[in-house]
Amino acid sequence: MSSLTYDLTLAGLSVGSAAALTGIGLIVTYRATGVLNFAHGAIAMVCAYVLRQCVVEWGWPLWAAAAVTLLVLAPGLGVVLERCVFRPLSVLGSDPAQTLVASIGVFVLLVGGAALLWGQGAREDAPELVADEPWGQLAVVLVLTAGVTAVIRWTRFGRELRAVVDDRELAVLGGIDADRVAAVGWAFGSFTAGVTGVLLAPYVRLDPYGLPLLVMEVVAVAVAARMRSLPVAVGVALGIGVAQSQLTRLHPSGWGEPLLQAVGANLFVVLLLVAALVLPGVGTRDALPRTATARVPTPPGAWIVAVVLFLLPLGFAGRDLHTSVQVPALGVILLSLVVVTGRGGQISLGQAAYAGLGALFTALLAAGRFPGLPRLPELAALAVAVLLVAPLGVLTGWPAIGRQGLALALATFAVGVGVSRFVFAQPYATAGLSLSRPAGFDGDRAYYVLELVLLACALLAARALRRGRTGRALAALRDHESGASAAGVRVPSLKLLAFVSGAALAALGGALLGMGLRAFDPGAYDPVRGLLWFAAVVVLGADSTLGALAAAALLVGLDAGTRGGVAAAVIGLLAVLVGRLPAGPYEALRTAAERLRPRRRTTLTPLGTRVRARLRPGEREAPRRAALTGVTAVGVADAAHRGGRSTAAAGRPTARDEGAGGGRPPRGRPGPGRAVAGRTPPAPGSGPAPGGPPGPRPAPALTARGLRARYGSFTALDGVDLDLPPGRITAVVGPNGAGKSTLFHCLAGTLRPARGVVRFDGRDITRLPAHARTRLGIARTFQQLAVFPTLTVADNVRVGAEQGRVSDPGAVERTLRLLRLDGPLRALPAAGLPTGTLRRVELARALAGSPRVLLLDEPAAGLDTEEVAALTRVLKALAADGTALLVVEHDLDLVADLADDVHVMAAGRIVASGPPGRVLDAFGTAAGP
Ligand SMILES: Nc1ncnc2c1ncn2[C@@H]1O[C@H](COP(=O)(O)OP(=O)(O)OP(=O)(O)O)[C@@H](O)[C@H]1O
Repeated sequence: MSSLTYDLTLAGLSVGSAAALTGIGLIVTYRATGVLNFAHGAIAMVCAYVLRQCVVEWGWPLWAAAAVTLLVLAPGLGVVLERCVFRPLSVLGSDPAQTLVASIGVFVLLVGGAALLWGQGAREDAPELVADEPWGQLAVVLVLTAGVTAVIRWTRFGRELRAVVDDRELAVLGGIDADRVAAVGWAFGSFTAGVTGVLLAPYVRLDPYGLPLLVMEVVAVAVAARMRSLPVAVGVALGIGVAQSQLTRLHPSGWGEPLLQAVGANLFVVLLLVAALVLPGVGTRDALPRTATARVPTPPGAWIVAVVLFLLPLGFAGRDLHTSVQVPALGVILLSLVVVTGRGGQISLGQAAYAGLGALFTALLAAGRFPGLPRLPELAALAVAVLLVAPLGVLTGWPAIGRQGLALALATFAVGVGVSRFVFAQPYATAGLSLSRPAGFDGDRAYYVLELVLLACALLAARALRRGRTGRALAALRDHESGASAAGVRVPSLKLLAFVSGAALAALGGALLGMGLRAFDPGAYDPVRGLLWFAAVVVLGADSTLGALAAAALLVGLDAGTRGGVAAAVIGLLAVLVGRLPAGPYEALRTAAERLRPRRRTTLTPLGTRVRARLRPGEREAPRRAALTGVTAVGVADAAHRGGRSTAAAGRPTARDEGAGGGRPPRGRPGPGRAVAGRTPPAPGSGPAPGGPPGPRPAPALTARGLRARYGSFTALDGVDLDLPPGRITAVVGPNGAGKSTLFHCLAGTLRPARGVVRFDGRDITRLPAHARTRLGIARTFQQLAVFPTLTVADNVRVGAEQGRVSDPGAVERTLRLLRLDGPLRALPAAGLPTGTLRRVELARALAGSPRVLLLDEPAAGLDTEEVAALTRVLKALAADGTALLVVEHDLDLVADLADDVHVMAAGRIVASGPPGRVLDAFGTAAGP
């Protein structure tokens, strides 16, 4: 090996060792606590500062300072964070998105605190703990990897750790002290952060912003190892370190030279982009916590106060006015987060990139340096820059389509870091750039007026996005993504819209910020700013435009009057505390959701074992009769709903009731007369229910043929056929794990079967997503609560009416009346309403889109007897009106009372089909009393 290659390899191993240490620390903390510690880099920076303080400022011996820093401070910091920040969160319900916000808060707090204590400038005199050769560092990394792997695999603590990671509640029930496990995880993670910071500080800039970011860039190695495998993380880190080092020898020529060099020098960032954007997302799919995105009610008169406060700087002069110029610009940037995060519920840590691109493009356009475009006056340049940056919103909008929570946080953070490193930090893009203010607005006062005008425009744009149909759809997306999709909201396009609008607003604000400073300063759009802005908007009421303006004033004001870092420290502190604030109505909603976990009143045990059949024909008649009597009233309301079509239907129940077996005659359009088919065809004579008139059945609205679905290698559904004819209620019953929900998901579009076909009116819809099926006329409800808690009851229903098969505003009132949700109830937020009411809200939302097929997953879960009776009446009335209904249900009394056809599932197959009396009684006979 040539000496240059050897030297570069050694240098690469050194960098790779530091990255490997970070990867080990992040993975161990994540595995012990489920938290991706965004504050890891900030802890590294604080430890490096403390070591320097002890050695350089106080003259301590290096070994003593290192021992105190690495063995006391670093683990102590981890334990304090676990004890004071993350443990209370996990006790409160362990919402992973909440812990993500908290860890960003800790990052911002430590960065702000360090800037306050040690100033914002870089220090060049960090003490060198290990000589500038890689062997020592490499040895540390390898010993740590082997040690931690051995502990996790072969010790009791390792088993406890794995148990806590798998299921914390279960582990605690099994006698494991989960808090101790988490505390050890945090202590170890912080220790590795400390070692990383101390090792890196002498060779990179030690400053409050640069070092944490540098450390966080290498989060990529942990993500590439899927937050699991330490050897993979170490291998990737060393490999990338060496490759990055070797690439410095490349000196390509031509137009791509600077870009290639940038890639070579930032290989960890390339890995971060690939790991966060291309590889499947890591972590949970949880959205932002509702407490973090909830709309904070605006106090009366607050807007008047805000207007007066924003006009005040017009009376300022000199430095005060010059500083104030930053506030409206930052306000516009933060408004972009209100749209994306506050209203749309999407984590976006990369808004600083769009703000910076807005400023950069404006400067390039105004200077005539933008490729292919002529030189433009500043205001025109600003407008064109906003238009150019807006479509770049897909950089974060596209990953948001398939990612949520931690995975989305990482993806947007990666985009922020990528743009910063590959665009803002490159001299070819930014050298010699200046950014002037528009002609006529050069003075601070005139420019401030211009900013206020543009801020007002931005506020109107944000208001337009947060109101009406789009605003409701965004709120629905934020509150419950699957529920929104089931209501017909085009979730992917809506996410793109949110991110594109957010990018445009951020670009406008960023350009205004740059013009205010009369320069393009890459540091003003650093990814650390992205984290700070995100935290500021979240803590001051993410879905509040006024909150964004207050945050802008706070961030500028706090840093202007005192030492830099105060704003970050204050925002960080608030972000750390945000998850511990009372959750108000959302807590009530969570309680309601808990209550909604299905209470199994009657459960079929696996076939071949004892089955409790609780059905006696005589017993079935009483509730049936009562329910059918009630149908008349509902049918009248339904008739109004359907424009009188069901007048005849309203009378039918009485006729049905006279039938000896309580069976229902076929309703809806006459069809070719194929029997409702399960895997086992109905036995002769099982066609029309006893007592019902014989004759052809209507053509099924929804059919499934040969459905097979898998979870990994496990086949959950195998060759299932099902027909849902109009005007009939079809029930699917079976023991737990039989595959009922999987079948339901295949029909609703939330799971794509591996084989088989789903048809709606003969059209193949197997590949259609859930929202597209809703728009065709297939509505669904959920086994667990899927309402939009921040919207009122009426708005919940309105989302269904606006996004469903037929956009019919009149459907809202009719459906509210039908389900007795009119009156004062309609104006109440869904959060905190009782379970039975929420079930009706969800059903009303599904009905408001005028569906032709209604899929109900355990509709009676969590309801009391009266509520079940009322639900039964409504469902029968709907069927009488021609809707095809599928009910997946454990309550056999309800199934017997409600269904026309019953299919029994076991082990992923339909094993029996027919009318409820015959099928369910047959089980009773087979199983004995
Ligand atoms: N996401 C998943 N990943 C892996 N296996 C799954 C998943 N969802 C369901 N399964 C498995 O598939 C089988 C069928 O599950 P499914 O939820 O469809 O049954 P079910 O009849 O609806 O049960 P339950 O009445 O308890 O809801 C079960 O063995 C279940 O453990």
